[in-house]
Amino acid sequence: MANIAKIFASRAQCVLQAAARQPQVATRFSSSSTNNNWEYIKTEVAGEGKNVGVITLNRPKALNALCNGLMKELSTALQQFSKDKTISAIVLTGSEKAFAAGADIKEMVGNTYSQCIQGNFLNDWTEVARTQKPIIAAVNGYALGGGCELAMMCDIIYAGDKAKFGQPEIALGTIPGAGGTQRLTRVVGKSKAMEMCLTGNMIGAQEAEKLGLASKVVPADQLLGEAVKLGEKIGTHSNLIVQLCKEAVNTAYETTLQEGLKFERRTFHATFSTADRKEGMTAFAEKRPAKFTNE
Ligand SMILES: CCC/C=C/C(=O)SCCNC(=O)CCNC(=O)[C@H](O)C(C)(C)COP(=O)([O-])OP(=O)([O-])OC[C@H]1O[C@@H](n2cnc3c(N)ncnc32)[C@H](O)[C@@H]1OP(=O)([O-])[O-]
Repeated sequence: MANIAKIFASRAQCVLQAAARQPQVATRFSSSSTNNNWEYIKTEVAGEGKNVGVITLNRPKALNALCNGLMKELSTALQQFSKDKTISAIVLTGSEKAFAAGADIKEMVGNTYSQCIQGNFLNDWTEVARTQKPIIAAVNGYALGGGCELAMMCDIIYAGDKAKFGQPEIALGTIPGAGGTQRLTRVVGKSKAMEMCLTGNMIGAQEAEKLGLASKVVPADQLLGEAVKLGEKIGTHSNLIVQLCKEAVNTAYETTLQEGLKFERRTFHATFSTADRKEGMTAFAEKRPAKFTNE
């Protein structure tokens, strides 16, 4: 017993030493402009290593309502950051008043059933969930309807302390159409999801954190900085392995436990074919920071 306790104690010490050797994560938010020819969004690169892409929804007059033009620009920006090898993680944010107040009600008021089917309405909404790099939603203010669904398509949600999440489509005579009845239910459970979707009632940031919808609540004015810091921390690791890890966690939502465990085990095995796995473990043994090459 004493030996086992010793082994665990020494292992824990090694893990702590490894954590101490991790490169320090910058706390300062710094950004420089990238493409500014957007109508509905802004894009920047942020962080000391300029390795975090920031996309800001920028349609203040309509509380960032997600019109077709905005969703097209968002898809394009995501594809650009995805292709950019210098970017390790992406932060998606809005304004202090609204992350996004939903799909654009005025734009879709005249839609008919046949137009929705034949025009494949919402097809432009899938890019966020398809992006291979980690996406952090930094949510201040309203995240309603499609806005809440957009946040849930991201991998991690950080919430400002005044954030409000809700699925109010029911009050408009429709239902969530971009994951509100599915992703929300998987995250918060049937009873709470049912309550939110059937009443349209909003929940605040603290409750969202308690339910596991948001992983952290921070003062509104610190939200973007905290989200960028998180992106930078993720960026200290191998982008290649981060991508595999993201796929493995997402698989938990999409399959049975047995299938998920099998996928995880094989993906874990696959990391042994990478240079970064070798480097990570070698660096640990040699008591030095790892230099990942994403190979
Ligand atoms: C995608 C899958 C399915 C998803 C469906 C949905 O998301 S359905 C949607 C689910 N979401 C909802 O049902 C929420 C709808 N929004 C609200 O209930 C309120 O705006 C509020 C409570 C968020 C803020 O109240 P507040 O008194 O602080 O602000 P305010 O009300 O004065 O708004 C300022 C301006 O923004 C405008 N605008 C806002 N949202 C939208 C929108 N979605 N659309 C278009 N426009 C929108 C608003 O018209 C106004 O413009 P105006 O008239 O001055 O030219």
